[in-house]
Amino acid sequence: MSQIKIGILTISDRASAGIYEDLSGKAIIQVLSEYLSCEWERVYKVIPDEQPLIEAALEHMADHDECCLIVTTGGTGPAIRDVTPEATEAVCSKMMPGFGELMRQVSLKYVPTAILSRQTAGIRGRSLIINLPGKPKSIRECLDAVFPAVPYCIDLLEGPFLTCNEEVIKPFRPKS
Ligand SMILES: Nc1ncnc2c1ncn2[C@@H]1O[C@H](COP(=O)(O)OP(=O)(O)OP(=O)(O)O)[C@@H](O)[C@H]1O
Ligand SMILES: Nc1nc2c(c(=O)[nH]1)N[C@H]1C(S)=C(S)[C@@H](COP(=O)(O)O)O[C@H]1N2
Repeated sequence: MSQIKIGILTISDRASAGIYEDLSGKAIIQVLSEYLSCEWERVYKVIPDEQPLIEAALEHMADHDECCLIVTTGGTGPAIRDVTPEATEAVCSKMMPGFGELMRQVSLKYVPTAILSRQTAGIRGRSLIINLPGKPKSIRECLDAVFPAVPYCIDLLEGPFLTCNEEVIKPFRPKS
């Protein structure tokens, strides 16, 4: 059986410069470890908010590492250097706007500034790429909302069969 690989890409000028610890990337790893009951391998990278670097990292995780899922954090807002959604769109063949719509809607329960995130999702080859905001606390808030649809999305991409700890998160796979 092939290895299940998941990419975790932190996009932050200050975390990549070592000014602060990357708590958001660590939160993604923690939350996914709680959700998934199958063995998986992480491919983890921290880079600054530079569109060519983000595109190259996403391409490498999708095409070379063959990650079935890539979760990014940071760079989704309106600030001049926030370009994660642009980089995501540039490397994807299909966009999955429902992910961003749902995450923004759910995030409004926590912060009125949820509407400032342009977070999106898309497909590159057999990889699903999902953007999360930069704040460490936003990671679980967003993943709890969209993750139930992720295993079936990966099934549709003919990727590995993800199994979950159902007392933590319940994946939904419509019956054929
Ligand atoms: N990877 C991270 N680890 C820890 N804290 C983070 C991380 N990313 C963001 N934060 C925190 O969330 C706040 C808002 O995040 P935002 O992505 O807007 O940062 P930013 O102002 O673009 O700066 P940077 O790109 O240097 O992280 C930051 O000021 C920081 O306190
Ligand atoms: N769930 C959740 N969504 C959130 C937030 C949050 O704290 N929790 N912060 C918001 C804020 S303040 C901003 S500016 C945008 C963009 O954040 P980013 O540039 O770090 O990606 O995400 C928004 N979405």
